[in-house]
Amino acid sequence: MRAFKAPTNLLSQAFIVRPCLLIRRRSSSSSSSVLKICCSSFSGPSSHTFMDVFKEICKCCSRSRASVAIRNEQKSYTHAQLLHSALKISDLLCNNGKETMLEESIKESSSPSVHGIRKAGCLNGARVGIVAKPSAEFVAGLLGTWFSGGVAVPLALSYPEAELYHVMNDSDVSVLLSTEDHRELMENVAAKCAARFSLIPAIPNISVKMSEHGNSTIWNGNSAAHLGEETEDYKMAEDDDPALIIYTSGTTGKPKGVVHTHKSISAQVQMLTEAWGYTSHDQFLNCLPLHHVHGLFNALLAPLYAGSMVEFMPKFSVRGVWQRWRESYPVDGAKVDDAITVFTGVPTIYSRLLQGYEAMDPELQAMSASAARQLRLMMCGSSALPYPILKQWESVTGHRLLERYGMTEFVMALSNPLLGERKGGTVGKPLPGVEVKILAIDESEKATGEGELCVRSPSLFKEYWKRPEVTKESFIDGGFFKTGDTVKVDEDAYYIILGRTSADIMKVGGYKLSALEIEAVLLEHPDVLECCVLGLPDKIYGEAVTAIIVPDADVKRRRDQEFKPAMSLEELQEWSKDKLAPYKIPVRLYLWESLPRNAMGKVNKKELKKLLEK
Ligand SMILES: Nc1ncnc2c1ncn2[C@@H]1O[C@H](COP(=O)(O)OP(=O)(O)OP(=O)(O)O)[C@@H](O)[C@H]1O
Repeated sequence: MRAFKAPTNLLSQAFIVRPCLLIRRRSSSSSSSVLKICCSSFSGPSSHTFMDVFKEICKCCSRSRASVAIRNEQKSYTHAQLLHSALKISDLLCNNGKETMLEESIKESSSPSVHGIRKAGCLNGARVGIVAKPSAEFVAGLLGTWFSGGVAVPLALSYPEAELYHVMNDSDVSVLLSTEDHRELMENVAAKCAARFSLIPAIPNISVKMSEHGNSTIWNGNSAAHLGEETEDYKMAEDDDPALIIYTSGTTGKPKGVVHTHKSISAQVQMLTEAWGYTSHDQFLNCLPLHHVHGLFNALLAPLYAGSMVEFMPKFSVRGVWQRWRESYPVDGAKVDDAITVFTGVPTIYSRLLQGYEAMDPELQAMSASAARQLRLMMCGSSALPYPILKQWESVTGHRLLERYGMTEFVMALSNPLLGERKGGTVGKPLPGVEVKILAIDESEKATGEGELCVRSPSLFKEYWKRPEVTKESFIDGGFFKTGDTVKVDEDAYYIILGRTSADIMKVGGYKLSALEIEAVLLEHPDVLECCVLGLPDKIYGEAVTAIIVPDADVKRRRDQEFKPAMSLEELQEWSKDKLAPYKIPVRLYLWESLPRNAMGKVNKKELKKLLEK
């Protein structure tokens, strides 16, 4: 079945069309008509939280056996399978880990509804920690938490112990959901935090069901549809209720819990779907962690909302990504059924993919580039995309990366356009529904120029968990959130991120300099692989422009043989002379083997400064 082409200005429209359903959107329009394409059970608009929409997708798509929502490790999971597991998890959460009549009810789809057994919304806002690698189990854990009226706290497997306990204790997690592979460790963690441990049951995948049962028993249309209808028994949380706590990266201080509501999640997934044209034809390759907004919203929740398929690659692999694209678009130009169409990553991912590309032989390079060209969309964000990477990526794959700007507190706010000019070095303009202001140093507000970016958006978070004072200080009049990022606006009204005011803006002899601007220039040096610029205390100038450089491996090897450093400060300064104003040229240089990056590829400059100031 072909999808309808969605109107481009959907926020002002009442409807979105998917292959098997058409949902009336939250809109100021008073018209209440709802068109139905093939879903006869969807009876009209109510409040459309992410969960409302997901339930509708399940109800409709469960009738079509081909509705794969998640793929992972060569296994496929339908919407109905996810929903079934989510209800099962909700059952466990609401009944202290004991299974109840859910299975019975599913087997006998004509049996009376299990209404009441799961004590709808039983968790009443309790926090549920979810520790699972990106997988169908993670998704089911999240949905199951929401079906139970809980607040999901995605936790990273990579957290150092201290950070894991900080997040668990700070958010008062009372139940910890995890999978069999982490059971032993997480049972211990839960015990130490006085939380209950609950196991996310393994989710049967399509291939298992098909081979075991042929025409499948549990997943036949009737029981799947029954499942969908059964979700009606769950009184979902109200729009304004907390749904999710995401902890910030901690670039500017100790990680804070950012509370998102069902309403803010819903607003965000609608916004992204519309801005970037996500549809049910899209298949995402997601290799990002799910405890940060990029991987969770841009590459999972919004695609699920749009009816797209999400394939996880839990451990990012350069070779694996190129290979997956080549499999999607074999060299004869054909596109396979499960071809990846959308990819989103952080700048480090693209720079590593380029390194991998350079190491391929010419034949493999040609196949890889040709495959990558055929994806519909490639996006980048979470930190500044160096211009040389943008240019190189474009020359290899033909894709000008769509760069956008976001933050845990409002998810995404500024974006280059899907159609229209994507300007390198900028993050585009406000997404539909987002309003921005610039706060000058004297706290005066302006619409343009340079200063601190403030954002008001339907996707704004509700509060910092248990930090009312910090929450209050983070807003200015009119409900605009102070991002802490310094920005400027160019002649075409595109926004340029100059960086975190507290970490990237240096004050050198009376000048205010952006570390990101200097990094962008240094990265053009042919011998520089990676770099980080920061201001270290200086008695005369206030701060000294300091560059930490990771030299290109070949250059380093060659210079090592000559018993010379890969680069000297004098060489760097000489090269920079006609590219940077004199006061922007680094006066200190460190050569490192690599830069310490977190799960999102970010460098914590505050930590680095502390280290170098010692
Ligand atoms: N395209 C981009 N270009 C430049 N910077 C970006 C871009 N996208 C995001 N950022 C940076 O990432 C920040 C948001 O990331 P996140 O919410 O994880 O916070 P953090 O700064 O890493 O951590 P914390 O809030 O704990 O200090 C933004 O405020 C901005 O500084």
